[in-house]
Amino acid sequence: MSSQWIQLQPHDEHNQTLQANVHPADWVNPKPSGDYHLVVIGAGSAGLVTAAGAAGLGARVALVERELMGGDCLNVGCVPSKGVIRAARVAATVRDAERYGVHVPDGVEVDFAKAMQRMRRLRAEISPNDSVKRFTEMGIDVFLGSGVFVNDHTLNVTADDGTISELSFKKAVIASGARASAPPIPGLETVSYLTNENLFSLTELPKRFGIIGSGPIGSEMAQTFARLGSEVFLFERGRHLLPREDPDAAAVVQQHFHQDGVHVLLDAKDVKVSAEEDSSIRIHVTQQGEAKEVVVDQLLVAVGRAANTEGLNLEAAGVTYDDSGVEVNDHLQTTNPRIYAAGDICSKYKFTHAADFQARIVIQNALFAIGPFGRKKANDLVIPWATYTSPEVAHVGMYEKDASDAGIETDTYVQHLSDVDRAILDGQDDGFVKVITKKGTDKILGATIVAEHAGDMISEITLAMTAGIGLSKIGAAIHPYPTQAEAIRKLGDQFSRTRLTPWSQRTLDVLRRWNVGS
Ligand SMILES: Cc1cc2nc3c(=O)[nH]c(=O)nc-3n(C[C@H](O)[C@H](O)[C@H](O)COP(=O)(O)OP(=O)(O)OC[C@H]3O[C@@H](n4cnc5c(N)ncnc54)[C@H](O)[C@@H]3O)c2cc1C
Ligand SMILES: NC(=O)c1ccc[n+]([C@@H]2O[C@H](COP(=O)([O-])OP(=O)(O)OC[C@H]3O[C@@H](n4cnc5c(N)ncnc54)[C@H](O)[C@@H]3O)[C@@H](O)[C@H]2O)c1
Repeated sequence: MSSQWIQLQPHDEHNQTLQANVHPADWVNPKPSGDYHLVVIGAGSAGLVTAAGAAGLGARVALVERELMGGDCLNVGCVPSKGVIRAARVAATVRDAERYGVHVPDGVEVDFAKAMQRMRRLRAEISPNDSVKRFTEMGIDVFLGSGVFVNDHTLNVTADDGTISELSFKKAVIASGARASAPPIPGLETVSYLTNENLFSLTELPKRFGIIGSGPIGSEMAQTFARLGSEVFLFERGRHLLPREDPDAAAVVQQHFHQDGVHVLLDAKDVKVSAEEDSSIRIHVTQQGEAKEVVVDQLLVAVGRAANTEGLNLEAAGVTYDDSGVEVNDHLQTTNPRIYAAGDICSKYKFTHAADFQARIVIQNALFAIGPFGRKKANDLVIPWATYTSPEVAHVGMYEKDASDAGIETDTYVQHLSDVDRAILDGQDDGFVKVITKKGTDKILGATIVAEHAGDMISEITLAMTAGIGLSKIGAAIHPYPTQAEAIRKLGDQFSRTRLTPWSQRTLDVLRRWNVGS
């Protein structure tokens, strides 16, 4: 049986395995064992890391999950999306094979149902990591049910069968995450639409697929479904795709979307939807004053996230929150100093790895800091991210605009992949690496990479920023030839060339003449 919220469909062997790992139907909650050192609400990325880390360091921990252990990332987020993206990349490679001199016979087809089945199989294979069994074996008391604060030291958990467990705690962590926001799009309530919660249950490829929102979810899925064979219409109210990203990066991705056949409708205002008689969906928009209509078979709404604050009775615990989530200070403490928060519930960085590292801060601050000693700060984290379109767009640190808003003067170094041998040989030379530094120095403030594997490449720059390594040292590190990551090393060379002043040039001339004459 599926949980009350996310419905895992279809009910095949893979989803049964997943269900048995992350929300076993026959699970009986344990008897609460006295006062917990830490009660963790939510078993997504943030809650799992908090619970495992705290228990591993000797704390008595209860972990509460109302839906599926693993949260969004495992069940309806990172894992299934990247599984399907892989299938779409294979489809695009076969489609483009002719360019590389590889003849593919006519009649090649994508078997969407099989691609989705592969994703479900892999998701189920990964799921033991986040399972009730594994966390129980770590010595954690796992409670499946909805957590509700009764007061500032008690949380009640109501299990699927209505049984209530009363958990008293010394400290608690709210890691209840976020879900697709239900935007005020007129007519949305009249149609049956998809969000990330049911998208990965599809077994049939939509012939015409509408997507509202071109953030990471909308963009990744638009290209994926187009490559798998849907006719995709992507509606974005902003002026470019991925509106939070560097516009130059978005322009490269948009060019690729065009090649993949995605119909991108930017500056799409006043989106409305209505149901057609045959259960298809009509989307109405205004684009630069002109009314447009498109009819689609399925519609994905990906217009942002809403924090899971409802039903927690945060008032009883003295925890302040608003529409964007739970309020925390830099130590990830809520307005009740004994209650912390981590992950999507409190962070503008809604990524699994951000949730993971915030959880580590919470473990330290809640269990091991004494007063101000040993406390860690969330603002010290250097958080990269990547959007897994083709090419990928990865970013870390400041954008040029952030720096200019903060009054920081910068230098910008750009290395286009069209001058990087491996990217040329791979036929993937459309992207670039852009690094911004503090003016006149090699101190890296931020970087954007657009490349087929930008998500992997960004880690070199994240490491440099975390360790205080400047662009000149990156230039001095030997990178194997030919690799796309050489683009990053070349920026080090660019920086070094700026150091070549008339005085240093004259000195070099003197030294050369002394060694080999004029
Ligand atoms: C389609 C999609 C693709 C994504 N791809 C990526 C990616 O490639 N890389 C990346 O880094 N990030 C990605 N993300 C974002 C990533 O999934 C989230 O940032 C991450 O899951 C946040 O973890 P969390 O623990 O804060 O919250 P969640 O994963 O949302 O977990 C919170 C858990 O709390 C539970 N809960 C809520 N309220 C209660 C309650 N009252 N009682 C008990 N339990 C409760 C929920 O059921 C949920 O399981 C993606 C997201 C989506 C939607
Ligand atoms: N690769 C990754 O790491 C990854 C992948 C997917 C999701 N995520 C996480 O999940 C979060 C949520 O993603 P998301 O894409 O839903 O949200 P988002 O907030 O990043 O993007 C939503 C987009 O919808 C547009 N929009 C909003 N209302 C609209 C309307 N009425 N008409 C047209 N366009 C409209 C916005 O301008 C914006 O571009 C991301 O911010 C990210 O943190 C990460």
